[in-house]
Amino acid sequence: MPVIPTIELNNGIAMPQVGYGVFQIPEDETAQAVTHALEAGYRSIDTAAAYGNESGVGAALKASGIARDELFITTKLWNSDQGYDSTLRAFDASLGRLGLDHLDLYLIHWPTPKHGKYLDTWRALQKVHEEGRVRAIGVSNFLPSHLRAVADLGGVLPAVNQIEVHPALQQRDAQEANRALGVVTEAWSPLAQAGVLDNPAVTGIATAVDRTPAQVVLRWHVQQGRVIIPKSVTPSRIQENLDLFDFELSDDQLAAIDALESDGRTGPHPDFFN
Ligand SMILES: NC(=O)C1=CN([C@@H]2O[C@H](COP(=O)(O)OP(=O)(O)OC[C@H]3O[C@@H](n4cnc5c(N)ncnc54)[C@H](OP(=O)(O)O)[C@@H]3O)[C@@H](O)[C@H]2O)C=CC1
Ligand SMILES: O=C(O)C(=O)[C@@H](O)[C@H](O)C(=O)CO
Repeated sequence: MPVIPTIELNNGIAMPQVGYGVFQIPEDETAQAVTHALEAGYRSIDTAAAYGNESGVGAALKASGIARDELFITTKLWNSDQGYDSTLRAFDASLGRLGLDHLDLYLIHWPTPKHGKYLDTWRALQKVHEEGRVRAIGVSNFLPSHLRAVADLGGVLPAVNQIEVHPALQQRDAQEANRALGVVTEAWSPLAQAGVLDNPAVTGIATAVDRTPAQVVLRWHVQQGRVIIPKSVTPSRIQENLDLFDFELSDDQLAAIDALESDGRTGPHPDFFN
């Protein structure tokens, strides 16, 4: 089984650098998909209340018999639950669906700045963290301005900002803002939902290093220090996406992938998504 490196968060907690994402996996297929991932060696799972499949994740965790302290479980607070009291209720509901007594990471899914609730929401995350019910708290889709507003509140800083990053959308300013505040960048849709895998620059490097295009893109993330959470329901790909630690890309190969930046956002823009 591959040994997955960890990244140290700003509170000293170790987070696996590669996790398994479950967006768009139907609830009744999630337990089986997560079971495949756990058998392949993944120990970090990324879900969200909005994905509607936390119960499936919980069922797979329970059936696996893997010790709780070997797992790293992330879920996210959905936009309509933002606000102090509603966040506390949503946190309890997610824990219940997952069948866990604590989380490893809890994220605010989107800033939804138009609603003006993300600072109150962050205070609620600080409370559940203080209570020891979650080992680390963070945000997702926060632009530098949102992140700085949270930092200005004082108290515990976000440990992670989970944002869209792949070769076609690298968000270098957001990554730099994260770095400046000691916040780890976690890349969502790290494969651009498979949209960059037939790019000739990627396929050319894949041929040169005798790996698949997906492995090349995931290795580019890993060498640049990001946490990644690729999703697949295909057992061979689930395995392939973890086999990233016995080869290396050269500086020129990394630069060739950097050059694919094309403002190619696949998801909503954080300033406008509510
Ligand atoms: N915080 C946020 O707002 C967001 C968070 N996320 C998180 O990020 C995770 C990953 O992002 P996601 O949008 O799912 O996209 P990914 O970039 O992980 O791509 C998933 C797609 O790529 C295909 N794929 C996976 N591995 C391979 C491979 N080795 N070769 C060829 N094709 C492959 C999958 O197909 P198949 O499954 O058929 O094998 C699927 O169609 C999500 O599951 C979720 O946890 C995602 C979006 C937003
Ligand atoms: O997958 C997620 O985590 C998301 O937040 C997005 O998929 C988001 O809900 C979206 O793309 C809505 O169109």
